[in-house]
Amino acid sequence: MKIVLIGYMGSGKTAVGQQLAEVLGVPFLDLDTQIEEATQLSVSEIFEKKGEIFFRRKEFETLQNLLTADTSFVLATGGGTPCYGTSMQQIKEAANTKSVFLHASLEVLSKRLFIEKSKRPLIAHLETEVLLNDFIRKHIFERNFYYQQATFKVDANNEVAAVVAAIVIQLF
Ligand SMILES: Nc1ncnc2c1ncn2[C@@H]1O[C@H](COP(=O)(O)OP(=O)(O)OP(=O)(O)O)[C@@H](O)[C@H]1O
Ligand SMILES: O=C(O)C1=C[C@@H](O)[C@@H](O)[C@H](O)C1
Ligand SMILES: [Mg+2]
Repeated sequence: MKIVLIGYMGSGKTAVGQQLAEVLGVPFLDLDTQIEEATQLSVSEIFEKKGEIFFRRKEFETLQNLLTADTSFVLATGGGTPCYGTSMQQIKEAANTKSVFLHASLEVLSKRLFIEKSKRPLIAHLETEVLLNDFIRKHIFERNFYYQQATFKVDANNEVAAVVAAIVIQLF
């Protein structure tokens, strides 16, 4: 079984995915980390030196390779992964694969992301919490169309990632 976590930046895909994989005893994979390892660059460096389109291509290729591999895992995608090209369709059609949309409120996302926005090139330039909040609100509006196509949707507002992981486990 492949479990693919999708959702906005800061929804906890990486944090919850690690906990989930540990409890289920399957490998944890993070798409951003896989791309960083393959390119030997951080996500921020890829955006800066190679551009976003290069990153989106790598993201798509890496996702495809993982979805067609004959292994079980929990995969934390990047916040934009399902929102480009045919990626969401591929996640939906992949064999033995279920996707989970981690849904957190605008307030929770803004709070989590303001503290660590420097790691995320799409929001690193937003100086104030008000600007960040406004950006996230519009961005989520565009992206929800894709996130909503997940097999399951889970409330990811709880402040303890292990609690969210426990909610996800009940789905399987
Ligand atoms: N349920 C949670 N409770 C408290 N903090 C959380 C929770 N989930 C995630 N966090 C924290 O919020 C921050 C962002 O979480 P995380 O990196 O897991 O998000 P993400 O969905 O993987 O984002 P991205 O799409 O950018 O990779 C981290 O500091 C993480 O520890
Ligand atoms: O939401 C997004 O588009 C992104 C989220 C991160 O996980 C990284 O994949 C990158 O910073 C882009
Ligand atoms: Mg992540």
